[in-house]
Amino acid sequence: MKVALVQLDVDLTLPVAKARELAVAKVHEAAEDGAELVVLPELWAHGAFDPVPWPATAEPLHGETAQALREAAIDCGIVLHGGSIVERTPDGKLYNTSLVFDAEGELLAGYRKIHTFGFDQGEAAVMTPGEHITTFPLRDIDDSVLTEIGLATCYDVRFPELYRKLVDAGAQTVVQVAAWPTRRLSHWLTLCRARAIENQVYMLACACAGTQAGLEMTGHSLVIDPWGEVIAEAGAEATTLYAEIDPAFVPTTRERFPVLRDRRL
Ligand SMILES: NC(=O)CCC(=O)C(=O)O
Repeated sequence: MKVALVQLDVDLTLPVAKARELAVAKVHEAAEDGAELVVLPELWAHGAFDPVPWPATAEPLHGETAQALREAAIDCGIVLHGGSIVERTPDGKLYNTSLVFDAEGELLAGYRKIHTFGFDQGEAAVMTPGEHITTFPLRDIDDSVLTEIGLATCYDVRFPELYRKLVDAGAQTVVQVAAWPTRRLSHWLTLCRARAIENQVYMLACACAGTQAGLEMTGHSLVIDPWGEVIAEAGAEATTLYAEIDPAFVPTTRERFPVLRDRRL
């Protein structure tokens, strides 16, 4: 299965509508290049790492960004993980919410980031934490399940118990979206790899590029296999990272090296 991680350059000076247009064009490009699953990064339409524009650019769950993503998934005939949006609920709460659409435009999954970032950028002060883990089956055209996907967002990667819960719920692949600063690049690379190794999952980790509120975003989107091998890695610049993944490699790895079976706790 060919996957594409669209490492967007998140530009805070762009109006949301323009950012949407650019992101959708990149999704079309990835689909034309044969990707069946396309992933965008965290909060790409909302200034990514900078909380200042979030309240003003927040959207309802079925707002314009969600609609544009849905149409892109239909037009391209792909499964689209649209990265995350700032979701405003009817009672005024803000969530960092990921949306996944299938090729018919159905909402396959939604995930509200559970671990909002408490360190000095203020996400935790603005966003309400999600409360539910999310997994969903990614199906082939004959309706058979290709892989069970679990969702996670950025700071979540520091909390291994979330990934174990995803695995207990059946996840074989984790799609991780992020806006991660360059100054903690080594953490990003190490944590993504650790989550893949300890859970024997594919990690599809799509991060932002560019500079946000004076902070350089690290890029370095990653595709890591269930043995922990990095099979594709982007640099710091905006790009689309492609990789072929083999969903059958997850059960094979788990059978040959049965770490999950050997758990005691
Ligand atoms: N957007 C985020 O959650 C940033 C997380 C981060 O920079 C870190 O964990 O370090």
